[in-house]
Formats: sequence, C-alpha cells, structure tokens
Amino acid sequence: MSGLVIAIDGPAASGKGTLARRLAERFGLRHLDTGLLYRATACVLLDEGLPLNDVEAATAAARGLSLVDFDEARLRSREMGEAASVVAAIPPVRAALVDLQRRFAACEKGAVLDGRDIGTVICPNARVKIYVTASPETRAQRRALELTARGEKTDYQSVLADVKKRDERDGSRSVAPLKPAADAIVLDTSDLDIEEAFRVAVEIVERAKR
Ligand SMILES: Nc1ncnc2c1ncn2[C@@H]1O[C@H](COP(=O)(O)OP(=O)(O)OP(=O)(O)O)[C@@H](O)[C@H]1O
Ligand SMILES: Nc1ccn([C@@H]2O[C@H](COP(=O)(O)O)[C@@H](O)[C@H]2O)c(=O)n1
Repeated sequence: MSGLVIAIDGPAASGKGTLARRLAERFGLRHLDTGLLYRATACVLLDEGLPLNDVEAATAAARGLSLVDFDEARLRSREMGEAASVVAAIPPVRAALVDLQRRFAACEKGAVLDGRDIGTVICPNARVKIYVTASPETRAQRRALELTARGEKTDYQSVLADVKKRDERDGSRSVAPLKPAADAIVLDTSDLDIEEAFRVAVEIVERAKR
C-alpha cells in the first residue's frame, strides 16, 4: 500500500497550517506548506521590481524555486500573502509547481501537504482529505493577533478586508480554485480552539487508516 498522504486545504488563516504541522508530527510524516511556494514566487517578482501579473517572469520564478532558500519570516508577511494570491491565479505558475509538490507527496511513508488544491489537483488520491474552514471574522481575528504578535502593524478591519479579498480571488480563479474536494471532510474550526481542532483531525486520520 502507498504511504499515508494527508491533504489539508482551506481558506486563508483557517488553521490548516497549524493542523498540518501537528498532524505531521503526530504521524511521523514530512510536511509541506504549499502556500510558501506561491509566496516565494511573488517575493522574487517584488524583489526584482516586476509587476505581479508578468506571466513569463512569474513562471520563471516558480520554476527556479529552491525550498532551502526560503526566508520564512519574510514570506509570512501580510504583503506577501496578498501578492501570492495574485501570482497563484496564473495558470503556468501553478503548472510549474505541480511536480515539486507531487514529488514531495510521493515519499514512501507519505506526507502532509496543506494549501488550496491539494485534495482536488495535487493529490487527488490522498488517503485523507480535510477541508479546514472558519468564518471570515474568526479567521481575521486570529490573523490580526498573529501579525501583531510578530510585530506587524495591523488592525482587525483591514485584515478582515484582506481575508475576504483573498477568499474571493482564490475561489474564483480559472485554474484550481479554492473548494473542498468531493471526498473531503469539512472541519469548521470557528468554535474550536487549536487543541479541539487537532483532536478532531487526529480522529479523522485514525479512521481513514483503519
Ligand atoms: N482553532 C484555532 N483557534 C484559535 N486560533 C487558531 C486556531 N487554529 C489556528 N489558529 C491560529 O490562527 C492563525 C492562523 O493559523 P494558520 O497559520 O495555521 O492558518 P493557515 O490556514 O495555515 O493560514 P494561511 O492560509 O495564511 O497559510 C495562527 O496564529 C494560529 O495559531
Ligand atoms: N496550494 C496552494 C497554496 C497557496 N495558494 C495561494 O497562495 C496564497 C498564500 O497561501 P497561504 O496558504 O500561505 O496563505 C493563497 O492565498 C493562494 O492564492 C494556492 O493557490 N494554492
């Protein structure tokens, strides 16, 4: 039997990265936060002073990515999340990143990947698919707290506007739009703290392993 591939998808700040990291630790698997790939692609364009809709430059940046060069703290800024969702809507950029993600998932033991299209496009045969969501207001509150703790100047209303804009852009693009796979289990964390959400996610994985 092939390895245990766990696909975690969901909108911005829903808590999928937190769950993916913890599930990887619990089940002894590698973890890939695929959002970092799009953030890193956008970062190359911003650093070179190029527009985010430059298809050729964005595609070349995606093809040239090296996971080891990531400056995670910088990539996780609010500016980079917004820029990532612009380059992520360019079909050749997405195509350039497919193999890298599938190779990561093909590890013998399996892997945990989180993003927007893991269960629908990257790993349609994943043994476990969880679609993590929460209300926009809850997600904005969590993200605003996180950014403030990291020293980024921010306020709840503008983070909420960002979250809604990103939902709209990610959900309406022509290729690999954000949506739950038909066979995903939807986990709404609006009324769950991190521990509660993790307990439910572990149960989902344990059930799928049986
Ligand atoms: N169930 C929860 N209750 C409260 N806070 C949470 C919960 N899950 C995650 N968080 C917090 O919310 C913030 C966003 O979580 P996380 O980074 O896991 O989301 P994400 O979906 O991976 O975001 P992104 O799409 O931007 O990568 C973090 O500060 C995290 O600690
Ligand atoms: N599989 C994925 C992962 C991410 N994206 C796009 O990148 C943006 C940033 O992602 P985060 O998870 O780090 O917030 C996101 O808004 C998406 O536009 C994607 O398209 N597919």
